[in-house]
Amino acid sequence: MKAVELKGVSKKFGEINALNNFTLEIEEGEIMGIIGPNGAGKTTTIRIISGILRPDDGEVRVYGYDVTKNPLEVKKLIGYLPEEPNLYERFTVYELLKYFGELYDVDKKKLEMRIKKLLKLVNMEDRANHRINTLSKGMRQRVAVARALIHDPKIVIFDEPTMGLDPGTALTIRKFIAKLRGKKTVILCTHYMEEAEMLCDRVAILNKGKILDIGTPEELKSKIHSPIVLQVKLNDLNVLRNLEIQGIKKIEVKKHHNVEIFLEKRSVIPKIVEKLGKNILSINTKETSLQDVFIKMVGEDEFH
Ligand SMILES: Nc1ncnc2c1ncn2[C@@H]1O[C@H](COP(=O)(O)OP(=O)(O)OP(=O)(O)O)[C@@H](O)[C@H]1O
Repeated sequence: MKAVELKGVSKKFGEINALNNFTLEIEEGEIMGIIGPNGAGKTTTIRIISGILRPDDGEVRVYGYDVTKNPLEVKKLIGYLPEEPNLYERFTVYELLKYFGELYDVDKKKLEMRIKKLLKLVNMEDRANHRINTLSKGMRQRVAVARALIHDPKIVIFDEPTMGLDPGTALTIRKFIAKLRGKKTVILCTHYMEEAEMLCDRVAILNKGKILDIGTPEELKSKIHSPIVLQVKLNDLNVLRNLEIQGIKKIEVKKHHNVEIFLEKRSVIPKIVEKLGKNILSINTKETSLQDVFIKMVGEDEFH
């Protein structure tokens, strides 16, 4: 059985087609990334999956349950971390988790254990009795992650989980998501391409309410033909003057003695290395990233 199935789903807001005959299947245990520019329909998709929004058309199933017909069953199966979690400011961290646990009918004895375990997982044990309004943004986010998991859902949805967090906290959250692989089905909406590449088994690229492409990061990257670029850091840039080798398309000098050499084929690399010799401080090829795929498929958003 699929964890999530959307078939021919459409959603309009007035004249705006937020989702347009949208179809997506998510397998149990996979981390599915959803990427796309602002307004592509990512949040609309996850709100529809979690039953917060009703589609105008189409079918949405979560572990076989029709979301519109069995909203309560579906709510039990899903933990949702919204883009801007709204936490009850005057509650303590413990009170908040207890409140949501009770709301989801978590067994009383299990709930205490679960709160303890989650606080440990998100590294907030020492803040259990602190009020939400005294916490920093990163700490709130960690509490929101714990809240999303309080009822031990099969599916966890993260909408921009690391937005605005310092690099250390962002890494903690990413490592946490990585640990869910295989144990939970995860849907991750993100604007950070490295995050999607690092965490997701598959990625769907969304634009204007439609999926442009879907696949593993490797599959998506292999479809675009990026130039072969050799990145070299040189001791002395003068050595470039006698670098006349067939197969070099162009050379771009960047900051701090870094140089990018665009190649027709990889087989010229040894010749270049031989010519540059002891001047090479570091060398590597520039590999295609998910960001390249995104820009190629969706384009840059230019200011006019
Ligand atoms: N409640 C609403 N009322 C009216 N229009 C809406 C509503 N929610 C979303 N939209 C519109 O639907 C489209 C898709 O929005 P959505 O929030 O799903 O995009 P997104 O991909 O999550 O964008 P972002 O990356 O900016 O968060 C946008 O054009 C948005 O303005």
